[in-house]
Amino acid sequence: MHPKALLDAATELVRRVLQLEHPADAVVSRFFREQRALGPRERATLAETAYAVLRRKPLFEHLARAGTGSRERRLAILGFHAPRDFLKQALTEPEKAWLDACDAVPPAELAPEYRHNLPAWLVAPLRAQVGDEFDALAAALLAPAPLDLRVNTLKEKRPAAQAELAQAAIKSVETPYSPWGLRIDGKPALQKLELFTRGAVEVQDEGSQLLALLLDARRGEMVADFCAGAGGKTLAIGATMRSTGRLYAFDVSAHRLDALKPRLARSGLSNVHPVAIAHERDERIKRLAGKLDRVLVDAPCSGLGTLRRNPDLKWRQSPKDVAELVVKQQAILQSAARLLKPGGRLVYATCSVLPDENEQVAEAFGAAHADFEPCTVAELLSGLKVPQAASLCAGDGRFLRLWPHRHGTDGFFAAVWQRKA
Ligand SMILES: C[S@@+](CC[C@H](N)C(=O)[O-])C[C@H]1O[C@@H](n2cnc3c(N)ncnc32)[C@H](O)[C@@H]1O
Repeated sequence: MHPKALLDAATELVRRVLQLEHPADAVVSRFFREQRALGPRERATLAETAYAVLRRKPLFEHLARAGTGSRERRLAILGFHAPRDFLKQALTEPEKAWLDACDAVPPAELAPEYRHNLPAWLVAPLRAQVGDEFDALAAALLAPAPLDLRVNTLKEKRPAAQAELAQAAIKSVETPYSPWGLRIDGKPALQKLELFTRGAVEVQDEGSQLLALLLDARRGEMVADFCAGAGGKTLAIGATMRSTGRLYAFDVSAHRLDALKPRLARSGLSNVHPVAIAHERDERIKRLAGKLDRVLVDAPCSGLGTLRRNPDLKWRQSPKDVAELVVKQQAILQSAARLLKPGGRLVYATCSVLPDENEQVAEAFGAAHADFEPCTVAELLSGLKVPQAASLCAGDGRFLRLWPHRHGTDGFFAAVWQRKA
C-alpha cells in the first residue's frame, strides 16, 4: 500500500479509537474486518499507530496545536509506526517541516504531563505509592508489554517448550518469577505453531501466572475461578490440579466463557466446568456454599495495571467508574467467600494499581469477616519457591503488588485468606 493510503487509513483508525466509546482492541479488530485487503504488515503499522496515539495523547495533542491538516491526521503522523523516510513520502512540505520541529523538541524540556501522559486524577495515587519511582513507572506504562507464554505443564516441560520455540527461530528466556513462563523476543505469530495448537503453551502475562500459582490448587480439590472470563487463569489452575477434581469457571458473561472453549479443548483439561451465572448471588453459586477448597476472585476492575496493553483505559476510566467498581468488587468477594469450606483458601486479585480497588477492598472484607484469617502472600510465594518473593509484595508481605517498572509484569494485586476451621 502506498504510504499516502496507509496514512489515510491510520488517520481514520485514530479518529475511531479516540471516540473512546469501545475498547481500542475491539475498534481495531472491527476496522480490520471492514478492510479485508490490508496485509499483516499494514495491520501491524495501523494498530501500533493507534496505540501510540492512545499512549501519548496529551503530548501529541500538545504538539498538534501547531501544524496543518485535520487533528486526527496530525496525531496519526506523530504516532506513525514506520521509518520516518517511509512516512515522509505521505507528507506535504509544511507537514514535513512541522514533524521535524516536533522531533527536535528535547523531552527534558516538556512539561511533566507531556512526559508521563497520565490523566491528572491518576497521578496523585500513583505518586503516593511509588514516590521517587514515579517517572520510571510512567515510562514503563508507556512501553508496549512483552509477550509472555505459560507452558502447560500437563503437556510439556518449560525447557522442551523453549527448545521447540528455538527450532521455529523464536528466542525466549525463562520468566524470572513464574515457574511456567517464557518471555518471547519480539511479537512473532504463534497461532500456527504446533506447540500452540497442541495446547502446550498459552499467551499469559507472568503476573497472571503468579495469581494462579498463589491459589495453589491441588489434585482432587473442589475449586472455583469466580470471574473466569475467557479463562486465562482457569487453564493455569486446571493444570496445577493435574486435570483432576472439579474446577468451576464462573462468569456473568456467557460470551467470554465461550472464548474459553477452544482454549480448553487445546489444553487437554477435563476437570473444568464453565458456568454462566446471572450475578454473584446466583442460585447455582448458593448450592455450593461451604463446599470448595479454593476460590479465586479475579475481580472486574479498572484494568489500570494493564496500560501497556490497553492504553485507552486511562482515558476511558474515571474516579466515578472506580467508585462503582469498588462496590461491585466488595459484593463479588463477599458472595464468593461463602463458597469456601473451613480451611479453604480465598484469593482476591485485580489488575489495578489503585489502593481503592486493592488494599481498601481487602481491608474492608477482613474487617467484616472475622472467620477469614489473612495469609502473608510473601510466605506463600516463598513456599511455592518463587524467587525473591518478598520483593513482589507490599504491606509487610501481606499483599502481592506487581509493578511494570519493578517486575516487568502488568500491575497486579492479590490478597489471600484462609477460612477458619
Ligand atoms: C478481570 S476479568 C477476568 C479475567 C480472567 N480471569 C482471565 O484470567 O482471563 C473480570 C471478569 O469478571 C466478570 N464479572 C463481572 N461481574 C461479575 C460477577 N458479578 N460475577 C462473576 N463474574 C463477574 C467479567 O465478565 C470479567 O470476565
